[in-house]
Amino acid sequence: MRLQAPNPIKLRSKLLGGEKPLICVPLASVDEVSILTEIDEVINMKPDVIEWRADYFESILDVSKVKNILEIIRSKNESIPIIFTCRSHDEGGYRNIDDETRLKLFTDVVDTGFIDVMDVELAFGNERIEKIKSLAIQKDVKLILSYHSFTDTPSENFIVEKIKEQIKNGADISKIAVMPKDQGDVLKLLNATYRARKEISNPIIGISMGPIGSITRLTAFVFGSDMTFAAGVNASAPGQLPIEVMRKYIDTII
Ligand SMILES: O=C1C[C@@](O)(C(=O)O)C[C@@H](O)[C@@H]1O
Repeated sequence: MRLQAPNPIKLRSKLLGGEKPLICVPLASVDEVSILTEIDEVINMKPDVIEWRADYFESILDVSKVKNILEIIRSKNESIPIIFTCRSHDEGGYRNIDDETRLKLFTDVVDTGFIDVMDVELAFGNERIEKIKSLAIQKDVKLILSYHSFTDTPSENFIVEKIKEQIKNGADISKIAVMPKDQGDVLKLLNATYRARKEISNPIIGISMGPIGSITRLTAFVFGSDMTFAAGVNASAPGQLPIEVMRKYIDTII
Protein backbone atom coordinates (compact mmCIF):
# COMPACT_ATOMS: atom_id res chain seq x y z
CA MET A 1 0.00 0.00 0.00
CA ARG A 2 2.97 2.27 0.30
CA LEU A 3 5.64 3.29 -2.16
CA GLN A 4 8.70 1.27 -1.23
CA ALA A 5 12.33 1.96 -2.10
CA PRO A 6 13.40 -0.04 -5.19
CA ASN A 7 16.75 -0.66 -3.46
CA PRO A 8 16.00 -1.25 0.21
CA ILE A 9 18.89 -1.51 2.65
CA LYS A 10 19.32 -4.28 5.19
CA LEU A 11 20.25 -2.90 8.59
CA ARG A 12 20.85 -5.85 10.92
CA SER A 13 17.43 -7.50 11.37
CA LYS A 14 15.52 -4.64 9.69
CA LEU A 15 14.83 -3.65 6.12
CA LEU A 16 14.90 0.08 5.40
CA GLY A 17 12.71 0.73 2.36
CA GLY A 18 10.67 -2.45 2.63
CA GLU A 19 6.99 -3.08 3.19
CA LYS A 20 6.85 -1.37 6.57
CA PRO A 21 8.40 1.98 7.43
CA LEU A 22 10.93 1.75 10.26
CA ILE A 23 10.38 3.63 13.50
CA CYS A 24 13.50 5.27 14.89
CA VAL A 25 13.69 6.48 18.48
CA PRO A 26 16.39 8.97 19.50
CA LEU A 27 18.57 8.94 22.60
CA ALA A 28 18.97 12.56 23.60
CA SER A 29 20.26 12.71 27.18
CA VAL A 30 22.79 15.28 28.26
CA ASP A 31 24.69 13.40 30.97
CA GLU A 32 26.15 9.93 31.30
CA VAL A 33 23.90 8.74 34.12
CA SER A 34 20.72 9.71 32.27
CA ILE A 35 21.86 8.20 29.01
CA LEU A 36 22.48 4.85 30.66
CA THR A 37 18.89 4.68 31.89
CA GLU A 38 17.61 6.09 28.62
CA ILE A 39 19.34 3.28 26.69
CA ASP A 40 17.57 0.59 28.74
CA GLU A 41 14.19 2.28 28.55
CA VAL A 42 14.41 2.86 24.81
CA ILE A 43 15.54 -0.71 24.07
CA ASN A 44 12.52 -1.91 26.05
CA MET A 45 10.27 0.12 23.74
CA LYS A 46 11.49 -2.11 20.88
CA PRO A 47 12.10 0.56 18.25
CA ASP A 48 13.20 -0.63 14.80
CA VAL A 49 16.19 1.71 14.92
CA ILE A 50 17.93 3.77 17.61
CA GLU A 51 19.53 7.12 16.87
CA TRP A 52 22.06 8.48 19.33
CA ARG A 53 21.88 12.28 19.09
CA ALA A 54 25.35 12.67 20.49
CA ASP A 55 25.29 16.46 20.11
CA TYR A 56 23.20 16.51 23.33
CA PHE A 57 25.90 14.61 25.24
CA GLU A 58 27.91 16.89 27.55
CA SER A 59 31.09 14.80 27.10
CA ILE A 60 30.86 14.76 23.31
CA LEU A 61 34.42 16.09 23.02
CA ASP A 62 35.79 13.15 24.99
CA VAL A 63 36.06 10.47 22.29
CA SER A 64 36.76 7.67 24.75
CA LYS A 65 33.49 8.44 26.59
CA VAL A 66 31.61 8.54 23.30
CA LYS A 67 33.05 5.15 22.30
CA ASN A 68 32.18 3.77 25.70
CA ILE A 69 28.51 4.77 25.35
CA LEU A 70 28.37 3.26 21.86
CA GLU A 71 29.87 0.04 23.13
CA ILE A 72 27.21 -0.10 25.85
CA ILE A 73 24.35 0.48 23.37
CA ARG A 74 25.76 -2.21 21.09
CA SER A 75 26.40 -4.72 23.87
CA LYS A 76 22.84 -4.38 25.15
CA ASN A 77 21.31 -5.34 21.85
CA GLU A 78 22.44 -7.09 18.72
CA SER A 79 19.42 -6.66 16.49
CA ILE A 80 18.49 -2.95 16.59
CA PRO A 81 20.53 -0.85 14.16
CA ILE A 82 22.26 2.22 15.61
CA ILE A 83 22.48 5.59 13.88
CA PHE A 84 25.13 8.00 15.13
CA THR A 85 24.26 11.68 14.77
CA CYS A 86 26.14 14.70 15.98
CA ARG A 87 24.00 17.38 14.38
CA SER A 88 25.65 20.64 13.31
CA HIS A 89 24.53 23.71 15.22
CA ASP A 90 23.46 25.33 11.94
CA GLU A 91 20.94 22.55 11.31
CA GLY A 92 19.52 22.28 14.81
CA GLY A 93 22.36 20.67 16.80
CA TYR A 94 22.36 21.24 20.56
CA ARG A 95 26.01 22.22 20.82
CA ASN A 96 28.23 24.27 18.58
CA ILE A 97 31.19 22.06 17.68
CA ASP A 98 33.69 23.10 15.04
CA ASP A 99 33.83 21.20 11.76
CA GLU A 100 37.29 19.68 12.17
CA THR A 101 36.41 18.30 15.61
CA ARG A 102 33.21 16.83 14.21
CA LEU A 103 35.05 15.27 11.28
CA LYS A 104 37.54 13.60 13.63
CA LEU A 105 34.66 12.43 15.82
CA PHE A 106 32.81 10.97 12.82
CA THR A 107 35.83 9.03 11.54
CA ASP A 108 36.67 7.78 15.06
CA VAL A 109 33.08 6.63 15.55
CA VAL A 110 32.82 4.87 12.17
CA ASP A 111 36.08 3.13 13.00
CA THR A 112 34.68 1.63 16.24
CA GLY A 113 32.47 -0.81 14.32
CA PHE A 114 29.69 -0.20 16.87
CA ILE A 115 27.35 1.71 14.58
CA ASP A 116 25.32 0.80 11.50
CA VAL A 117 24.53 4.22 10.10
CA MET A 118 26.19 7.64 10.28
CA ASP A 119 24.12 10.81 9.72
CA VAL A 120 25.98 13.78 8.25
CA GLU A 121 24.54 17.00 6.85
CA LEU A 122 25.06 17.43 3.09
CA ALA A 123 26.22 20.96 3.98
CA PHE A 124 29.25 19.46 5.77
CA GLY A 125 30.91 19.56 2.35
CA ASN A 126 32.04 17.19 -0.31
CA GLU A 127 35.62 16.70 0.83
CA ARG A 128 34.73 15.87 4.41
CA ILE A 129 31.86 13.65 3.30
CA GLU A 130 34.20 11.70 1.03
CA LYS A 131 36.58 11.02 3.93
CA ILE A 132 33.74 9.69 6.04
CA LYS A 133 32.27 7.73 3.15
CA SER A 134 35.46 5.87 2.26
CA LEU A 135 35.92 4.74 5.86
CA ALA A 136 32.21 3.92 6.14
CA ILE A 137 32.44 1.60 3.12
CA GLN A 138 35.34 -0.28 4.74
CA LYS A 139 33.39 -0.65 7.98
CA ASP A 140 30.06 -1.44 6.30
CA VAL A 141 28.44 1.66 7.82
CA LYS A 142 25.67 3.25 5.76
CA LEU A 143 25.62 6.99 5.23
CA ILE A 144 22.63 9.30 5.66
CA LEU A 145 23.17 12.68 4.05
CA SER A 146 20.67 15.07 5.56
CA TYR A 147 19.16 18.52 5.16
CA HIS A 148 17.23 20.32 7.92
CA SER A 149 15.50 23.65 8.16
CA PHE A 150 13.91 24.60 11.47
CA THR A 151 12.59 27.87 10.05
CA ASP A 152 10.86 27.08 6.78
CA THR A 153 9.98 24.65 4.00
CA PRO A 154 11.80 25.27 0.73
CA SER A 155 10.04 24.74 -2.60
CA GLU A 156 9.13 21.27 -3.81
CA ASN A 157 11.75 21.50 -6.57
CA PHE A 158 14.41 22.52 -4.07
CA ILE A 159 13.63 19.48 -1.90
CA VAL A 160 13.62 17.04 -4.85
CA GLU A 161 16.94 18.46 -6.09
CA LYS A 162 18.41 18.31 -2.58
CA ILE A 163 17.53 14.63 -2.33
CA LYS A 164 19.18 13.95 -5.70
CA GLU A 165 22.25 15.90 -4.63
CA GLN A 166 22.48 13.85 -1.42
CA ILE A 167 22.46 10.63 -3.44
CA LYS A 168 24.98 12.04 -5.93
CA ASN A 169 27.28 12.90 -3.05
CA GLY A 170 27.33 9.36 -1.70
CA ALA A 171 24.24 9.05 0.48
CA ASP A 172 22.96 5.51 0.93
CA ILE A 173 19.93 7.12 2.55
CA SER A 174 18.60 10.61 1.94
CA LYS A 175 16.93 12.68 4.66
CA ILE A 176 14.97 15.95 4.63
CA ALA A 177 13.43 17.51 7.78
CA VAL A 178 11.77 20.90 7.35
CA MET A 179 9.48 23.22 9.28
CA PRO A 180 6.08 24.16 7.82
CA LYS A 181 4.64 27.65 8.13
CA ASP A 182 1.23 26.40 7.04
CA GLN A 183 -0.64 23.33 5.81
CA GLY A 184 0.49 23.98 2.23
CA ASP A 185 4.10 23.49 3.34
CA VAL A 186 3.20 20.04 4.69
CA LEU A 187 1.77 19.10 1.30
CA LYS A 188 4.95 20.42 -0.36
CA LEU A 189 7.09 18.04 1.72
CA LEU A 190 4.79 15.11 1.00
CA ASN A 191 4.68 15.82 -2.71
CA ALA A 192 8.45 16.30 -2.91
CA THR A 193 8.90 12.93 -1.15
CA TYR A 194 6.48 11.33 -3.61
CA ARG A 195 8.24 12.87 -6.62
CA ALA A 196 11.70 11.89 -5.35
CA ARG A 197 10.46 8.36 -4.70
CA LYS A 198 9.62 8.02 -8.40
CA GLU A 199 13.16 8.99 -9.38
CA ILE A 200 15.38 7.65 -6.61
CA SER A 201 16.00 4.01 -5.75
CA ASN A 202 17.65 4.53 -2.36
CA PRO A 203 15.70 4.85 0.87
CA ILE A 204 14.40 8.36 1.57
CA ILE A 205 13.28 9.97 4.83
CA GLY A 206 10.92 12.96 4.51
CA ILE A 207 9.68 14.83 7.58
CA SER A 208 7.67 17.96 8.17
CA MET A 209 8.29 19.03 11.78
CA GLY A 210 6.25 20.82 14.44
CA PRO A 211 2.57 20.35 15.30
CA ILE A 212 1.29 21.02 11.76
CA GLY A 213 3.87 18.67 10.28
CA SER A 214 3.35 15.83 12.75
CA ILE A 215 0.85 14.11 10.45
CA THR A 216 3.78 13.42 8.11
CA ARG A 217 5.32 11.28 10.83
CA LEU A 218 2.28 9.02 10.45
CA THR A 219 1.66 9.32 6.74
CA ALA A 220 4.82 10.17 4.77
CA PHE A 221 5.62 6.46 4.46
CA VAL A 222 2.61 6.06 2.14
CA PHE A 223 4.30 8.52 -0.25
CA GLY A 224 7.74 6.90 -0.15
CA SER A 225 9.40 7.91 3.09
CA ASP A 226 11.07 4.86 4.60
CA MET A 227 11.63 5.84 8.21
CA THR A 228 9.85 7.95 10.80
CA PHE A 229 11.14 9.34 14.09
CA ALA A 230 9.17 8.85 17.31
CA ALA A 231 9.73 10.13 20.82
CA GLY A 232 10.92 7.60 23.38
CA VAL A 233 12.15 8.95 26.71
CA ASN A 234 13.06 12.25 25.02
CA ALA A 235 11.99 13.90 21.78
CA SER A 236 14.78 15.18 19.54
CA ALA A 237 12.63 17.41 17.31
CA PRO A 238 9.28 19.21 17.50
CA GLY A 239 6.24 17.20 16.49
CA GLN A 240 7.58 13.73 17.33
CA LEU A 241 4.79 11.47 18.62
CA PRO A 242 5.19 8.73 21.25
CA ILE A 243 6.42 5.42 19.81
CA GLU A 244 3.35 3.53 21.13
CA VAL A 245 1.04 5.79 19.12
CA MET A 246 3.13 5.42 15.98
CA ARG A 247 3.48 1.65 16.29
CA LYS A 248 -0.23 1.12 16.83
CA TYR A 249 -1.14 3.29 13.86
CA ILE A 250 1.36 1.73 11.46
CA ASP A 251 0.54 -1.82 12.54
CA THR A 252 -3.16 -1.08 12.08
CA ILE A 253 -2.88 0.01 8.49
CA ILE A 254 -0.05 -2.19 7.18
O1 LIG B 1 17.08 14.45 11.28
C1 LIG B 1 16.39 13.97 12.16
C2 LIG B 1 14.95 14.07 12.10
C3 LIG B 1 14.44 14.82 13.31
O2 LIG B 1 14.85 16.16 13.20
C4 LIG B 1 12.90 14.79 13.32
O3 LIG B 1 12.31 15.78 12.92
O4 LIG B 1 12.33 13.78 13.73
C5 LIG B 1 14.97 14.18 14.57
C6 LIG B 1 16.47 14.07 14.60
O5 LIG B 1 16.91 13.42 15.77
C7 LIG B 1 16.97 13.35 13.37
O6 LIG B 1 18.36 13.38 13.33
